[in-house]
Amino acid sequence: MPEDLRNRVDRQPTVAGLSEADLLARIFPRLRMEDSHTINTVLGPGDDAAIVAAPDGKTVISIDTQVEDQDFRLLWPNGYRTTGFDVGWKAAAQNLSDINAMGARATSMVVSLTLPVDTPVSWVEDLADGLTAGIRELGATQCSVAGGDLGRGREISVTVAVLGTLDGGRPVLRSGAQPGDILALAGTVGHAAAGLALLESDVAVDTLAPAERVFVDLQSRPRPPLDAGPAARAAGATAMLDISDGLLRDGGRLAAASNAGVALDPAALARLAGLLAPAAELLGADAEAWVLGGGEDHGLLATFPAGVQLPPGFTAIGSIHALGTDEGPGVLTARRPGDTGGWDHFAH
Ligand SMILES: Nc1ncnc2c1ncn2[C@@H]1O[C@H](COP(=O)(O)OP(=O)(O)O)[C@@H](O)[C@H]1O
Ligand SMILES: Cc1ncc(C[n+]2csc(CCOP(=O)(O)OP(=O)(O)O)c2C)c(N)n1
Ligand SMILES: [Mg+2]
Repeated sequence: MPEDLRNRVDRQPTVAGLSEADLLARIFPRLRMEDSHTINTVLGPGDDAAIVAAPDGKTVISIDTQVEDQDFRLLWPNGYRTTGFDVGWKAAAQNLSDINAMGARATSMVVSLTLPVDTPVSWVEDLADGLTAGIRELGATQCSVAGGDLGRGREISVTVAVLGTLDGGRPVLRSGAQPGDILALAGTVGHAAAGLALLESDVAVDTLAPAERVFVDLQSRPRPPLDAGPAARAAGATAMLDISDGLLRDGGRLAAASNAGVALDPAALARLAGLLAPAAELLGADAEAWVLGGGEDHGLLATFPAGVQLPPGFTAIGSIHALGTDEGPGVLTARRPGDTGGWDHFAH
């Protein structure tokens, strides 16, 4: 990575030469949250380890990493520069989403940063701001950053681990879908993929209309529906997962875990694709391929017994059926373009 890309404003102070303690002193104040957020944090950042309450004696735990040029680019082909705030927000969002997808709510996070020496200090401060803003604005009202780690490397890498609680309830697994269940979606799908396509295009970001720009913003700062996971659990959801790798791929995971068939409603797909029209028209792209193959919105895919009133935020997009004699678990769609397999880190 050329130096001027990371250190984008001339001669900005970089992390080079700062001691770990100096850098932590710049980060810690930005991780502070209101008391309601730290209610589960018995001991926060500053010691060898943090201590976090497990209100019902069980801890839900997940981890996710973003790596420069794999999960974001500092400078995209369309001219957009990914801010530290974006990366911090996305780290919060994708981790909170995994807790949401269990029907749980987050209690705390730890964050590990690997930074090249030419990273501006302000970029790192911005990342801490994005992380806390994401937690706050997405509504993780009892979650705060309890600690982390700092290290040096060739490219930026941000790993967040998140802890959560089910408040004594049962988790909603991928494996519980039953024939006859309704398949429902909360949040968006395909919007982050539209944003990725815009970022990777040569249509300058400054020329985008607001209706197009929203997709770039959603790719940069996803908005998982955090109330929807616990609400789905309370409503009796039989299976659930978050869509990070695409509706077909993640729907296929739900089908495989439940040993059932998932059928997507063509009218629902057309409606979801219609929401992407501004970006699809601009790029001459296939909106339905984004709906079927796009990850990173972190919407929830859940199944509910027929007759259950769907909780707020969910809409029906299909159904679950028993497997036919020659049918393997998978997702049926009326139309299945070849390039909608979804995201796979190693196959790409
Ligand atoms: N390196 C690893 N070691 C152990 N388990 C892993 C590893 N990577 C992924 N997993 C587990 O495999 C499952 C699928 O991972 P992943 O695709 O990252 O899930 P998600 O899309 O929900 O984040 C998860 O249960 C995760 O904990
Ligand atoms: C530079 C760049 N290339 C490609 C992508 C698209 N992309 C990266 S990871 C990913 C899938 C989701 O990430 P992952 O870490 O697999 O999340 P998880 O499934 O573990 O929740 C997608 C669609 C991107 N965001 N940035
Ligand atoms: Mg993962």
